[in-house]
This record gives sequence, structure tokens and C-alpha cells, in this order.
Amino acid sequence: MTPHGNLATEPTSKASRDPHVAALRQVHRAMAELRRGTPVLLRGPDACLAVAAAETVGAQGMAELAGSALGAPVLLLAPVRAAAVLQRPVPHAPDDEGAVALRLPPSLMAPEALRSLADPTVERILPEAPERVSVPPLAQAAIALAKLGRLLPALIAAPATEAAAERLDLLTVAAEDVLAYPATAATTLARVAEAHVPLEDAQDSRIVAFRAADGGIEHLAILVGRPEKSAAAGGAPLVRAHSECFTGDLLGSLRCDCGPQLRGAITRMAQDPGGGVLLYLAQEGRGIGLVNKLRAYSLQDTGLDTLDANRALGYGADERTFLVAATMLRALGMERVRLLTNNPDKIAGLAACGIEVIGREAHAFDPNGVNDGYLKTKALRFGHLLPE
Ligand SMILES: Nc1nc2c(ncn2[C@@H]2O[C@H](COP(=O)(O)OP(=O)(O)OP(=O)(O)O)[C@@H](O)[C@H]2O)c(=O)[nH]1
Ligand SMILES: [Zn+2]
Repeated sequence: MTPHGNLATEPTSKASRDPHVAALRQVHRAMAELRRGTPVLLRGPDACLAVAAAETVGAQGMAELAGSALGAPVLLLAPVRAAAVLQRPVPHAPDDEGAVALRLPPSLMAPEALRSLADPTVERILPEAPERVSVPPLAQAAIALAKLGRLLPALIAAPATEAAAERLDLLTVAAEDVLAYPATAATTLARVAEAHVPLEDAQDSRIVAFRAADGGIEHLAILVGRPEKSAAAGGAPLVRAHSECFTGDLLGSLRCDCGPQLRGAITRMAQDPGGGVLLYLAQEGRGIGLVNKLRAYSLQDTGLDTLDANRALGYGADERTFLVAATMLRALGMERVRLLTNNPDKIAGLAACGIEVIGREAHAFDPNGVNDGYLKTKALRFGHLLPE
């Protein structure tokens, strides 16, 4: 509210009238609410669902959820996590919205118990088995919202009304806007800053920052040499779409190959007459976020590989959208590229977003004695094109 009235009904700028921007803003707010343990209301065409993240909800959030609920809350879990909690296979039902709903005994309806049900890295013997019940409408959007917030995809959920949510001052967000968010956010990426940053391995480098209209973390393009010139002259510059890896890129972790891939790509672009572009994408852990990647690592230390560890958390093997990279390349005027990668999904993903990948350049580094299993899994289970 302002002294001039309600911004929702009296837009003061073009941006606040744009339905895409309004949707992005609301979804981003909803993510932040879940992250701090506050419930939000998902609005669908026929029903509403109040949800709170099992990982963050506290006593107040539980009380607010109960206060807005029309029925008993259930726990929504991704099917793999539900199977682990129930200690039996969970057959797929056609209308399950990619989630399993469990009715919890009162002993498990408390924040600490919910956290342990959500998190496979926490060992817990259940006093009573939860009962599988039918999945409420909008469960898929609920799981998607938790994932967007880089939380464990596990939510406590109950049918609710908009009036009750308003009375409790809970944020309401359209389920369809949650599902559309990754694509909508990617298409609003715009250049916001640019600077010359000489690098150890490439003196003639510039960084261009891109921001989406949601207020999320910026993605960066590192331009080495003059790739725009090469593109404008009909060439296809070297491009690497590099998902950020705090542990590998910054700390030199030996668990993965990201550090050598990052520095190696920049060195290679510096040597290429056409230069190159390294997209440094805010998609840590293949899109699951750093905290979940650390959880995945701890599961890998118990014997799971990188793919099964992601699934045990309730995430997919790869949660990235390549539309981010494609939008940045288009904004830079580079729609024909040679891609530095071993990952065929990246080639297909960029091609599906309208980028012409005219060639692939292998980008493999020798195992280091720690990441050998990780590299093997990439070849065997992700189909990466790695040398024998
Ligand atoms: N979830 C998860 N992410 C990881 C793990 N190890 C590395 N990553 C992340 O994976 C991303 C890099 O993806 P990779 O699959 O190694 O490589 P790629 O970029 O898809 O393929 P290339 O182009 O061939 O390198 C970075 O964001 C890393 O943080 C892991 O064990 N689990
Ligand atoms: Zn890494």
C-alpha cells in the first residue's frame, strides 16, 4: 500500500502492469515464504491448497496452516522419497501429480519429525507407518514451488480457501504461474551490467551480467576475445554453458571436474582466433542448489551415485532449463555456436531453444583419483561422451 492506494489496482509503471512480471514476482515471493517456514496458498482453477515446506516449517507455520485448512493436512513427497519412508515400492497412479500424499499420525505432525521425513540424510525409525492417501489437486505445483526455492520437495499441505488465507495474511500464488516460472523467468533475462575484467588465462575478457524480472540471482556471460565479431561475420564461436559449482569452481573440490572445465574452457577460448563465450549459469548442482548438492554428497558417501542421490532427495537427475543459456546467447547475437561439452542433453536442449549447434568440442579432463566414479557415472548413466 502507498498513500496513493493499492498498487495492485493502480499500476504506476508499465512493469507492474505486465502480467508476466506480476506472476514472476508473486512466485518469487512465495518461494521466499516457504524458505522462511511460512505457508502459502496455491490457487488452482477449482481448488486451493495451503502448503508449507517440511524442511522449514516451525510451530507458527504449522498453526497458520491448520488455521487456514478445510481438512486434515497431508505430507506430500516425491515418489522416490515416499517409497523410502514407507519402505516399500510406491506404484505410480495416473492422476498422482508426480507426488505421493501420506496421512501422518499425530506423533509425526511436528516440525522436527517433518524435517526428518523430508530429508533422507536424517536417519529415523518411524513409531507408526504413515498411511498413503489420495493426492490433493495442485500437489505438482507444490512440489515445483519447493524445488524452485531449492528446498527438499516435501510439503505439508491442506485444502484451504482464499478467504481463510487472507485472514491469516498468507500469500496466494497461482499454481499455473509456479509451473510456468522457469520458462517465463528465462525469457525476461536482460543485460544489466558489463565490464572489462582481464583474467589470468585470458587478458581480453569482459563480463556481461543478465538479470531476470523475478529478482533472482544473475547469470553471467564471460566474453573472451571478440566472439561477437566472429558471429557477425557468420562464424560460430566457441561456447561453454557452465553451471556454477561453488565447491569445484571456487574451492577446487576434487569430487567433480568443474574447476578444470571452467579454467580449461577460458584458456581454450583465449587460444581460439574467434574467441568464445562462457555462460556462467546460476544453476548450482544441476539446478538443485548448493545445500541439496551437499546433501547429495553425503548420500553419495553412503554408496549412492550422483543420479540416485538426486532422486533420493526427490529431485530429478538434472533440473536445469537450457532456455536460460539460449536466451543469453540470443541477446549476445550468437545463435550459431560450437559447444564445448560432453553432455548430449545440452546440445539437444539448446537446439530445442533455437540455438544452432554446428559442432561439439570435447571437454574432458583426466580423473583425479577422487572423481573417477563421478566421471564413470556421467558416462554410464547420463550418456556423457567421455573418452574410454
Ligand atoms: N546434484 C549434483 N550436482 C553435481 C554433482 N557434482 C557436480 N554437480 C553439479 O553439476 C553441474 C555440472 O554439470 P555436469 O553434469 O558435470 O556437466 P555438464 O555441465 O552437464 O556437462 P559438460 O558440459 O559435459 O561438462 C555443476 O552445477 C555442479 O555443481 C553431484 O554429485 N550432484
Ligand atoms: Zn562441480
